[in-house]
Amino acid sequence: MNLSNIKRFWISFVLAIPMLIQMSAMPFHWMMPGYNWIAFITTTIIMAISAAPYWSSAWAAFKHHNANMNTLVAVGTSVAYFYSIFAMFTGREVYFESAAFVTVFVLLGDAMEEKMHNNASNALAKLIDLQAKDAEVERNGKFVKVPLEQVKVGDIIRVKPGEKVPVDGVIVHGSSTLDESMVTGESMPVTKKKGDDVVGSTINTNGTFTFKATKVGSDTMLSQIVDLVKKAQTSHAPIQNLTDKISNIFVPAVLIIAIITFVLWYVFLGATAVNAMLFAVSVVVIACPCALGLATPTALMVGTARSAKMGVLIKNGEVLEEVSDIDTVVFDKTGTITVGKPQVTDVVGDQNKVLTIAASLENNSEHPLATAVVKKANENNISLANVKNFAAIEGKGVKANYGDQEAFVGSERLLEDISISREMKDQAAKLQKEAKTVVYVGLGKEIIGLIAIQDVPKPSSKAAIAELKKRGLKTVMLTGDNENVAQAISEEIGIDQVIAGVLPTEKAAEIKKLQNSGRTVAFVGDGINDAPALSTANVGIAMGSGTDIAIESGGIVLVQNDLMGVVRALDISKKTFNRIKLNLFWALIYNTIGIPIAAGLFMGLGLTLSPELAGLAMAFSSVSVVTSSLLLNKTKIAGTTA
Ligand SMILES: Nc1ncnc2c1ncn2[C@@H]1O[C@H](COP(=O)(O)OP(=O)(O)OP(=O)(O)O)[C@@H](O)[C@H]1O
Ligand SMILES: [Cu+]
Repeated sequence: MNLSNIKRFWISFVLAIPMLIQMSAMPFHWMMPGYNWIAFITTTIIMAISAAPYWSSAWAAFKHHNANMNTLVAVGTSVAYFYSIFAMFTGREVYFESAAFVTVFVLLGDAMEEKMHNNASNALAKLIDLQAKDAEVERNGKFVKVPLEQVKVGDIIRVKPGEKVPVDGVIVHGSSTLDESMVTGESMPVTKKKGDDVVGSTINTNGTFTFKATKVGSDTMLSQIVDLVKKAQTSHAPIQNLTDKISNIFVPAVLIIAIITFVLWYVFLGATAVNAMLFAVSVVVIACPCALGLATPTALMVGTARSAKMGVLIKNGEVLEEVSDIDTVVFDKTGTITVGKPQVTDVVGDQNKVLTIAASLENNSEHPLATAVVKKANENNISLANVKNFAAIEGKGVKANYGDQEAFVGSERLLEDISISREMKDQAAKLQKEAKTVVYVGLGKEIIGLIAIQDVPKPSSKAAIAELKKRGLKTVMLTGDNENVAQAISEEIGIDQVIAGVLPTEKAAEIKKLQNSGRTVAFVGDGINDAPALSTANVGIAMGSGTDIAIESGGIVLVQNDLMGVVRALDISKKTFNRIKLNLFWALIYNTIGIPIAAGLFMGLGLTLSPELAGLAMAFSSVSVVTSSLLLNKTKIAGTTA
């Protein structure tokens, strides 16, 4: 029968009510007329509707010479049920309620998990509901309202105050303040102007602007977030293997203990066969480790959803475990610690000549430093020349033929056989100590000048580093830039160690070195050219840039381009993992304490467990596990208000 666990639970619960009444009336020596028949019929229906799935799962496992937790449910309920039928027709006392209540209680745990699952999916569905239903799109020079599905990439869309941004895009006209909290978790509204990214489903507060759609449908950031969370929630955490292992040993062990219990009581301790059987059934029921199966998935479900709300996307359960062992956090410099929008601050030498040559070359490069140089030249109204044979030397600089001479712009490492004057060197060092990146500009065999370029740290970088250090983590900056500059920036924000002058291709190797020296490393990068380092690190944390969060490498993706996200990511991951461990404790503690009691070991003290009480205790362990997972929503996480 294809009923949900929740329905099964309610049906069984209602059917079990007469037995509940009879049990409560026991002390008053009242007997419900026709009780045996009522109990027989209701329990039979409960067995057919609710216990049968456990029986068939146990049978399937048995055929493969396996035993799972359903084996325990099946053995416990079927023994009580079939014995009661035999007892009924031979005029003995029946124990239908044991079979019925154990089933109801096992189902309670399963129904709770199902409910939680539904809530989690509903929460995700609600996220999608946040989307606007239509958009004001420019068609033939006029703005017209069209349904969301008809919006295409490249459309120009107008957004008025109070409206939702329909899809992802870039502002082409106007500016406004947007509430992005639903996507990034950031409660402060953000001001956006021409050229800035806007995210679908965020709310425009005051201004009117038009933007060009860059992502629609399932490509939008929101859709990607929902996808990632869905995947994470159903992912496997390695700690689950432990759960499976425990079940594999536990179940057969329990069955053996149950048999020993029966034999001891019946043969050696003089109990009646019925009482010995009830002890054995209680053992089987209390030992049922169904809460164990709930420990990991429920915590994962709550933890990943909660973190998504704070703009931290955890890709799978595996990451959570790795995070707990992290002792070192390595950061990329440009765009991660710094804003990533460098500005030219000083030009040494003949300003016009230096900028003309440098910008003419850099005009062919995509490097952030190149962008800064070209921008400066444009501001100074310098016209650029065409260059020939342009070549970018990764991590070093650029070269090209300028007129009939070879020209270059780049770091000291690019210069090779060209000597730098003492004066030039001193000037470069002085600028570098001011946290400015210095590039040399050369023509032929001569260096004609220097350009100093500054990229300032993000406002939150310093505070984030302090938070990480407070957690006992070592912080490291990894950069292709010069040692002096790297030192200056790291001092400014309090980073412990600097690894400078590293070529882009060597970054992963540097991570490996740290790991070989015994460190467990998280690497934080922008996810675009840091892929090898992200995947080499024990935990890769990729910073989302703009609306792109579909970053393959890296177990964690931060929606916001802000280092505080790293602190949040580490905190929520650790809390979720610790919750899983706590859950495992809750799941096992009842069984462990309960087995000897159920076996009648404390009979002398008047402490025994009937099968239905054993069922209740077992259900309680499921309930505490689910509750404990739900409480993850309430724990405090640094840097969040929730
Ligand atoms: N297009 C370029 N123009 C001028 N200099 C360049 C260029 N590309 C690289 N360089 C020089 O090579 C150095 C290393 O560049 P790389 O791209 O590896 O790192 P970065 O951008 O400085 O910093 P990070 O490693 O933190 O991202 C730069 O600091 C610069 O001196
Ligand atoms: Cu159970």
